[in-house]
Amino acid sequence: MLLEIPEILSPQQAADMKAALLQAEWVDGRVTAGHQSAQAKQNRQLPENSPVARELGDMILKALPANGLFMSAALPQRVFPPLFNRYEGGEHFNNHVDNAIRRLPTGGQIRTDLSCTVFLSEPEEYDGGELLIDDTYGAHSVKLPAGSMVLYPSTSLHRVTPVTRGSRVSSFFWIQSLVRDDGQRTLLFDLDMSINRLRQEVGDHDAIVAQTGVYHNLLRRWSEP
Ligand SMILES: O=C(O)CCC(=O)C(=O)O
Ligand SMILES: [Fe+2]
Repeated sequence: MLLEIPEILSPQQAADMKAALLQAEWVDGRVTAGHQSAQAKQNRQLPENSPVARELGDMILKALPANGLFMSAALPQRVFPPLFNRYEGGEHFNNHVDNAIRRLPTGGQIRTDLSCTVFLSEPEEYDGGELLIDDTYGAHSVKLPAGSMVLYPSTSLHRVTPVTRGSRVSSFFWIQSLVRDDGQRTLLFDLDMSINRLRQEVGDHDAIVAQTGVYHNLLRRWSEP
């Protein structure tokens, strides 16, 4: 499932982050790329351990659990400390699939079930820079307002088209979900959204209690420790 989540950061938070990032020291984006994606990647990145990356990354990590849509869709188990990238002057990222396993800077590792981009530049500030994500129905073009994020299965082939005017700054990272399978996770999300709507429209009802039970029993069955 590909999901756009509006305002994971407030417009002010996103603008402050972008301003701080534009002052920071950037390095060649290939520092975190695997062998194939190093050939596809032409952009810049903040070093993983840069103090600015860690400070802004922590702000994003704090915003995620406060967003019900994100929590329901991602069912996060572990979140990679957010990284930051920047594309200008024709920089781009050709077709690739993200590495399945990534080493955490703090030790240990994470299986990448979901990939995400938090947009920090407003769409009208740059030309190009669309994130194109393939699924079985074709390619989806994503270019969101600053502060909004897209969540998509890490199994997807994706690319970022050349930025031909202005600057595209964003945060990107990966999530290991409690539910590894995208199909199962999508069913849980759909069920959760539908239960929430019913609860709002109908209020208390035995059938809603029963459906909530089904949700939790499916989650119990499908989640991994
Ligand atoms: O810049 C983006 O939106 C995506 C970056 C990306 O695909 C990656 O770093 O693997
Ligand atoms: Fe990627």
